[in-house]
Amino acid sequence: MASSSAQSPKPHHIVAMPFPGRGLINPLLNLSCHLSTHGLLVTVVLTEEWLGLLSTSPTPPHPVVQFRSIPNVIPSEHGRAADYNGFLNAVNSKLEEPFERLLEDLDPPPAAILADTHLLWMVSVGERRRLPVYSLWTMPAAFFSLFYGFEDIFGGDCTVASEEIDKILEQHVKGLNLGDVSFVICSATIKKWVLDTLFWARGAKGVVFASIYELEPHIIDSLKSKLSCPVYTVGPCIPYLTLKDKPCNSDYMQWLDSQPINSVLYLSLGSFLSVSVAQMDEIVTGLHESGIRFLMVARGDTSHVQAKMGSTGLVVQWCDQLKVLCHPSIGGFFTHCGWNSTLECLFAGKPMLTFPLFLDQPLNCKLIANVWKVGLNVKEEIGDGCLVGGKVIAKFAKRLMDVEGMEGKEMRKKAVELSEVVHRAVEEGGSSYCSISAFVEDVCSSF
Ligand SMILES: O=c1ccn([C@@H]2O[C@H](COP(=O)(O)OP(=O)(O)O[C@H]3O[C@H](CO)[C@@H](O)[C@H](O)[C@H]3O)[C@@H](O)[C@H]2O)c(=O)[nH]1
Repeated sequence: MASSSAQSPKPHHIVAMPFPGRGLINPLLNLSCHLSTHGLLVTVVLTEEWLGLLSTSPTPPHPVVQFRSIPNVIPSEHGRAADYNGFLNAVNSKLEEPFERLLEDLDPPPAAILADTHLLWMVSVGERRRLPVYSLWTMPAAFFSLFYGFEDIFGGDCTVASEEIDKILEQHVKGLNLGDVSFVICSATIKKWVLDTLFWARGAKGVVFASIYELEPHIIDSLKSKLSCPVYTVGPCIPYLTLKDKPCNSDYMQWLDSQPINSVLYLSLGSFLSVSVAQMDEIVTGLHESGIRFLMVARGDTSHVQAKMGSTGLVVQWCDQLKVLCHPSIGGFFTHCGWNSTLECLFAGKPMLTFPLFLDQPLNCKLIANVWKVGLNVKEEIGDGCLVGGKVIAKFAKRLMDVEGMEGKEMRKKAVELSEVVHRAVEEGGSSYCSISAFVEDVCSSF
């Protein structure tokens, strides 16, 4: 008798590769899980270092996807921020060859590639291997759109007058100004990287946004008319599929269980860059002064932070962030506005205190505070690049966590409404659900 595996047809296979950084790997992994549940076989390719980091992580990826690794041909994750330009150069020049070699070994052979938009060389690999390449953008569509229209907004070499630019930026995202994008346009390397990225995205079979149509409808409609390929909005690419399966027995979850509802401010400033020691001191002093309970993620030696904040706060090196944000004791999120953190908080329906650091984060902050109105911008009065003092931090923390005040109530109401929008998008028939189905259909039709 033939075995059941011999009878069943081989599943459609897609090979996926993220940009090597936590905030870009997580969404690709989460999307891969969704693609698997929609019937695709997904192989995720990582460097050996990242495969090791994920398998020993407190929140390892869901086992529905399969992994393959390539050698550690790029600088280590530990310390990549110290020479970011060198890191980008290595990603651009060293990963292509081992990835292409690995493609030859995959069985069944893949019918398509899903790659982070920042892997500039992937479209050439696709052309050589006659494989369609789908480009995954893990930041908001508004950031893509801003730099996709770079020439229109900034002129060829940033010659447009700054007041003119501010006007155009304001139309793009309410309150966005030149200062919010200066990190990109003032660094020749970063600017080139972003523009090259979007240039290569033009060669993709489709662009997949880790966003939700309802969050950025005008931007996405406009991109659909500008891009000559299909556009998919599949977000939030966060681990909501496994949210209920995970155990809650960690110390911080037990600590949260013992706190009153809506009383704890959760603080995390992302997985990559962080603030200076002086700024972290001001944040801890401010939170301590505010008297608000808080749970803080801080890397490295945290003993001085723990000592300074007394008994109102708890410091952890890492936590299951989505689970934490969904805990009823959490009343707000002090965030650097990474796109994953932003979407996780919207999913959880909590308001945010925004403290953007670089790249898309200032734009995300404007979406949170000005467009969706589910947060307060801590840097609103001080501006970027300056030390934000403890008193300012304390004032904002109290405003955000004041659940009885008009402002706090209004933000909470909006946050709950947006959370419903996000939940609806991923339900059967919702915008992201349908977009994932359309993407899978498109991939299957390439066979
Ligand atoms: O204790 C922690 C801290 C973080 N996370 C997770 O780490 C990820 C962090 O991602 P994100 O919030 O997007 O921050 P970054 O790691 O800084 O993300 C980079 O990538 C994002 C997506 O491209 C960009 O929006 C950011 O600007 C860029 O810094 C999220 O999934 C979090 O859930 C945890 O699970 N536990």
